[in-house]
Amino acid sequence: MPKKIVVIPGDGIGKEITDGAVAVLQAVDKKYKLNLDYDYYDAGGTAYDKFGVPLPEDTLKAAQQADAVLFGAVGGDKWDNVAPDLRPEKAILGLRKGLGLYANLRPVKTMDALIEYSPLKPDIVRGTDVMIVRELIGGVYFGDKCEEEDYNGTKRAWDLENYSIPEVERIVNLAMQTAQGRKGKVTSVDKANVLATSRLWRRTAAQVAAKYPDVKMDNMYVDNCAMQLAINPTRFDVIVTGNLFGDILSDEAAVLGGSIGLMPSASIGEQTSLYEPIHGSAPDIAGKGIANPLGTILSAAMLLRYSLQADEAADAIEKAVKDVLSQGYRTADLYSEGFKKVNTEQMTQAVIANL
Ligand SMILES: NC(=O)C1=CN([C@@H]2O[C@H](COP(=O)(O)OP(=O)(O)OC[C@H]3O[C@@H](n4cnc5c(N)ncnc54)[C@H](O)[C@@H]3O)[C@@H](O)[C@H]2O)C=CC1
Ligand SMILES: CC(C)CC(=O)C(=O)O
Ligand SMILES: [Mg+2]
Repeated sequence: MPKKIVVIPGDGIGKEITDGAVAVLQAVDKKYKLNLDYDYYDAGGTAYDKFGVPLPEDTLKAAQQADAVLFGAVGGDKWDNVAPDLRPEKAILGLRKGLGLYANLRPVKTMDALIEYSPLKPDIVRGTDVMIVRELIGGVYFGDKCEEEDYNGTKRAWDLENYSIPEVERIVNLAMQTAQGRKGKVTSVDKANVLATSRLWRRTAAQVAAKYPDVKMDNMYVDNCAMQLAINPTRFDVIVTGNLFGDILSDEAAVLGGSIGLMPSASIGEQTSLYEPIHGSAPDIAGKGIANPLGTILSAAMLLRYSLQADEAADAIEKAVKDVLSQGYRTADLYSEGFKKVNTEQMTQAVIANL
C-alpha cells in the first residue's frame, strides 16, 4: 500500500519550498522504494480566497487520514485585515489542534560549512547542537482571548495563558526521552519568577524528571535562556518549553545555524505528524524563486525518519544537504562572494544530484 503524504503548500513561498521538498522525496523514493503518494490541499490565505475559510474541512480531514503531512507556510499582508478567526495563521493552529500535534521538535545544528554565516563569532557557535522541544497545542496561543472590551473607561484586549499538569507532563516526558538518545541533558525554560503557569510547569517538570535518573535537568528563566543562546549555545542539549517561548527562542536559535531558511521541524501527534520549516511565508521574497528550500527539504527528512521509519532515506537527504553546502551552493539568504549563487529550483536539483 502506498504511504499517503498530504502536502499543504499554503501561502507566500510555501509552494516554492514544498515543490522542492517533494522533488527530493520523489528522488529518494526511486532509490529506496518508499512507495510514497501525494495529495495536495489548500490552507491559509489561499484557502480563504477560494473558500472563505483558512482551513477547509477537506484539508483537515485529509491530514487526519494521512500517513504524514508536509506543510509550507501560511500568512501574508494581504490578509492582515480579515476577521481574527479567519486569519491564514488559523490554518496551521487548526491543523496542530485538529491533529493533536502536542510536540514540535526544532533541531538547531551549526554546520561547519556555514560557521561564518552566523552573526555570532565562530568560536561561540561552533559545535551547537540543540533540540528545542516546544509544547504546541496549549498555552497562550490556544487560551481564551478577547479582541476588545470596555475596561475602567478604556478598551483592552487579553489572551489567557494556561497549562494543565497532564499537558506539561506529556511534553516533558517527550523531552526526557529525546535527551536519552542525545547527551542526556534537558533545560526546562519558563518564567516561574512571574507567571503562575510557569510555576506549575516547573513543579511538574521536576516530578517528571525524577523518573529519568539518567537525564540531568536544569531550569532556566526564558529571558536568561534568550541570552545564553547567544553567548553560550553549546551549553544546551534539549530545551523544553511552552508554546510562546518555544516559538520565539527557536527563531532566535535559527541564527546559530546561519539562516532561518535552513531550519526544519517535526510536529508530533498520537496518530499522524506534520513537518514544516520553522519560518513563515516570507512575503518579502515570495514568487521570486529565491527562497531557501533546505528547511523544508530537511523537514521532509524528518518526515521519513519519524513517520515512515525510513532512516536510510532520511540520512541520505541530510547528507546531501550537508554536501551541497560544502560544495558552496548558496541561496540568497546565505550568499557571499566566492560561492555558487543558486535559486530555489537549482538548490533542489543540487540536493537531488547529491543523493
Ligand atoms: N508556520 C507558519 O505558517 C508560520 C507563518 N508565519 C507567517 O508568515 C508571514 C511572514 O512572517 P515573518 O514574521 O515575516 O516571518 P518569516 O519567517 O516569513 O520571514 C522572516 C524573514 O526571514 C526570511 N525567510 C524566511 N524563510 C526564508 C527562506 N526559506 N529562505 C530565505 N529567507 C527566508 C524572510 O524573507 C524574512 O526576511 C506572517 O503572516 C506570519 O504570520 C510566521 C511563522 C510561521
Ligand atoms: C501560528 C504561527 C504563525 C506561529 C509561529 O510563528 C510558529 O509556529 O513558528
Ligand atoms: Mg514562529
